[in-house]
Amino acid sequence: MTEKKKRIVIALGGNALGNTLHEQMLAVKTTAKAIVDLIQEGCEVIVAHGNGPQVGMINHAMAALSREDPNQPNTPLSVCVAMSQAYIGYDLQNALREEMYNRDIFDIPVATMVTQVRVDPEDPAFKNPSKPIGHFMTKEQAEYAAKEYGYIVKEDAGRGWRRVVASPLPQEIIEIGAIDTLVESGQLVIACGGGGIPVMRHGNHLKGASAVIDKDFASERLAEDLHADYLIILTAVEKVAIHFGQPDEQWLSEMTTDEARQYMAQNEFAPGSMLPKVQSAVKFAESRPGRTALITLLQKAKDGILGKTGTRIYRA
Ligand SMILES: Nc1ncnc2c1ncn2[C@@H]1O[C@H](COP(=O)(O)OP(=O)(O)O)[C@@H](O)[C@H]1O
Ligand SMILES: NC(=O)OP(=O)(O)O
Repeated sequence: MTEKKKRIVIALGGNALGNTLHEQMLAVKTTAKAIVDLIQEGCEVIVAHGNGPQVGMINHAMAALSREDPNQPNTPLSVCVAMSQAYIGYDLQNALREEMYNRDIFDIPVATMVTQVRVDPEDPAFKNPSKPIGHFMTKEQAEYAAKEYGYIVKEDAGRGWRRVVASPLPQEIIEIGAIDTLVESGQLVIACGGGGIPVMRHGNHLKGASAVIDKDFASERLAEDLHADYLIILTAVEKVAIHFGQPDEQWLSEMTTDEARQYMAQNEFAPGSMLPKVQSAVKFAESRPGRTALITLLQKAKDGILGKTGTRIYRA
């Protein structure tokens, strides 16, 4: 009897995609290698990804267009998320296809699903923009952007200034049925890009929301809905640390969900960066017995799934 494949939802972070068109084209090649490694390990993979730099860039470019042309109304953020899904999906699906062909894997089609995710119009996040998008700025550049474009700007975890937008929690993946059908038929699916296009339900109509959903939370929702065994969050650090950046920094190979909750209560994880990853990992690990989440470095995905590195989050 053949062993059932492990189903894995991967959440790709910023370093998997880069910050510019050129960086993205190069970064997706490394990203594709890490993903195809997992496929060769016998895993069934579904890919979700972020879009912070890209959606900021697209929205800013569209705003410049509408300033130049009075007939061109400003492009809603939801439409910019849709554009970012197509742009990133295009690069990622080509890189994945090419990497599989290079390894003589010809029987796994790749598909990018334009994915909408329902949010709650009453979500308090709409009143408290917190999701960093676009490029990093100096304080002076941020002040200029706030004055000139009306952007809300914030300092991002000691790394510089960024524009922030509302980031409501994902309530429902609208295209989950279509994604499930593609996955069940053996396709490699890219879905929930940029956290999904945020929409609000008005009867049968789905209305775009001015927001960017956190891809870690959307990936968790996707992993639960697809009955995945693993949620793997690939980012720029090999492990999660406590006392991060302090002299007594301690890298963790594993955490029970209870330990993770305790660390969260002690503010060990920065909001907007590591905190949503740990929150998503805990939610997934507690959603059904036997489910495990892993947070690790993109290039270490294979070692992570083999239990050699990363931070494993599980329910004791
Ligand atoms: N406790 C922590 N342990 C490890 N990394 C942390 C911690 N707190 C904050 N970080 C930072 O969070 C970053 C990952 O968040 P972020 O850059 O937003 O991820 P991504 O863009 O990959 O989704 C790490 O590269 C690290 O700089
Ligand atoms: N949508 C989102 O979470 O993007 P980043 O991962 O780039 O922040």
